[in-house]
Amino acid sequence: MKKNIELFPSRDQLVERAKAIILDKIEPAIASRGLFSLVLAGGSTPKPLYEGLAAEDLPLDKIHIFWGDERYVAPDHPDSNEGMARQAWLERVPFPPENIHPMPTGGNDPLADAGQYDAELRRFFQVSEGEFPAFDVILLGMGDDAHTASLFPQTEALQVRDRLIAVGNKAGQPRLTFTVPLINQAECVMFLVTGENKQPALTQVFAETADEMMYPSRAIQPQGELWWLLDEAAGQVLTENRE
Ligand SMILES: O=C(O)[C@H](O)[C@@H](O)[C@H](O)[C@H](O)COP(=O)(O)O
Repeated sequence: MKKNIELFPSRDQLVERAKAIILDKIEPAIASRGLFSLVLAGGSTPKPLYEGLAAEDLPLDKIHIFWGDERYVAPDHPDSNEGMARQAWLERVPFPPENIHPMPTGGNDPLADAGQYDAELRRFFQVSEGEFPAFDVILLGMGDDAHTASLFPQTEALQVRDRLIAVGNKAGQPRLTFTVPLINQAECVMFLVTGENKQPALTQVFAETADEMMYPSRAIQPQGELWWLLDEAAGQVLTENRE
């Protein structure tokens, strides 16, 4: 794993950097694998990134979009991660519809829908049971409780190691989420973290020892690159600790 931590004075600069890293990876991925697979996150931080990507001239027919987690609501619900990304990016440019791979949330059965997305990913990447596909880039946010994707502290989903997709749980509400081993198989995982309220969680995530079940983002240790892009409000706590 190659780990990079970068701090930015503003969210806009953080977003520019994230965009530049993604843009750099598109052509090489297409040249070696024929496509670029990008996993989107929810939350407020990635939205301007999606708006920025909407303004770029990209080889859309070779880019495939997935989601790392989803609230169990319809895409037109204000809480939908899919809905947010569609409005900010995907509806603004002529993506081939078959390149967009939202998590299914319409079945009234989160476990069955998790299994369906698991199967869709296995089909898409042609991996069999027991294997994990390697996405080119997975974007992640982090909550102030150190959760990432829908891997919340002290939940079962955080312990799943034998599936690609699990049913997460936020205060009793089901979510669909990538599992730890699926995230960790990626070529590149990029955390986008902003806001002062993230400082206590970041301190624990970067501490030498702390409980992974309490601070789920600690479990993210991909085989490829790991980027932590932080604004100063969130990240200053790390520089203070180093001094
Ligand atoms: O689903 C949720 O509970 C949240 O949306 C969450 O997963 C989000 O990604 C992080 O809390 C970071 O959010 P911000 O980017 O808005 O800080």
